[in-house]
Amino acid sequence: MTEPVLEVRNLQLSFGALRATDGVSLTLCPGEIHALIGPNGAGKSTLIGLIAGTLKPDAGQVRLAGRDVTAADAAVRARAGLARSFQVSAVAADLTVLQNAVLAVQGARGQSFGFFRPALADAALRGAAEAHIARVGLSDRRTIPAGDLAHGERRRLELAMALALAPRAFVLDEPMAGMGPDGAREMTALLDDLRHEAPILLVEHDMDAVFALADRVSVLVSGRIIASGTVAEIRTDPEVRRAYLGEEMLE
Ligand SMILES: Nc1ncnc2c1ncn2[C@@H]1O[C@H](COP(=O)(O)OP(=O)(O)OP(=O)(O)O)[C@@H](O)[C@H]1O
Repeated sequence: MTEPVLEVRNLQLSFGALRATDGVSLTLCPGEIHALIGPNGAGKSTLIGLIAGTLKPDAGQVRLAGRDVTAADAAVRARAGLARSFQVSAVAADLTVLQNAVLAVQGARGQSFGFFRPALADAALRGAAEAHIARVGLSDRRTIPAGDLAHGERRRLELAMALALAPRAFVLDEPMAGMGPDGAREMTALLDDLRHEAPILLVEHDMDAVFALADRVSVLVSGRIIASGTVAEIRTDPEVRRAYLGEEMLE
C-alpha cells in the first residue's frame, strides 16, 4: 500500500467531561481526496485543529510524511508542508492578488516580509507567484486589491497562497461554504486538479461536492469515526443513514 502523507493515530482530546476527539485514526494518501463529514458539533473543527497543530491532543499521534509532528506547533507543521485553509486567512485586503501571492512565496522561502518593492521586482519570486495565480484561474485578476475580490475568488487566492508552501497535504475546512452553485462547481473542479499537487483532507457539508470528489469518506459522530469507505459504501451504510445523512441525500 502507498505510504500515507498524513496519518493520525488514536487521537484524543477532551474539553472537561466532553470527549471532543475520541480515538480518531485516519490516513491521507498521495493523490486522494479524503472527505470528513459529520453533524454540527461532531468534532470536525477540533480534529482539524489537532492535525494543524493549533490544539494539542491528550493522547495519540499526528504524522506528516512519515515524521511524528505531534509535538510541533502549527507554524512548524505549515513549513513541513501542511497547508490548512480557510479558517484563518492570511490574505491582506489592501494588497493586490499578485502582491499577496508574492508575499506568500517570499514567506514560504523564509524571506522577510519587510522589503516589498524589491520582492515584486525579483523575477523568480514573481514568476512563482504568477504560476500559482494561474493555477487557480486568477491571472486576469492579478492587479485587483484582494479586498475587492468576490468570495469564491478570495478562496481561490487562498489556495494560490497555500500552493506557495509546496504543500505535501491540504487540510481544507469547508471550501464550498458561502458559495453559490457556480462557485461550488468551479471550486469542485479546482480541488479535483489540486489533488495532484497534494492530497486533500476535505471537511465539507456540501454533499454534492463530497460525493463528486471524495475517494474515501469518513463519518465523524460524537468525536468518533463511525464509518469510513468509498462514496458508494458510505451512502448505503445503515449506521451512517441513521446517524447523519438524511435519507433524501442518499437517493
Ligand atoms: N474550546 C472548547 N471548549 C469546550 N468545548 C469545546 C471547545 N471547542 C469545541 N468544543 C465542543 O466540542 C464539540 C466538538 O466541536 P467542533 O467545533 O469540533 O465540532 P464540529 O464538527 O466542527 O461542528 P460544526 O460543524 O458545527 O463546526 C462540541 O460539543 C463543542 O461544543
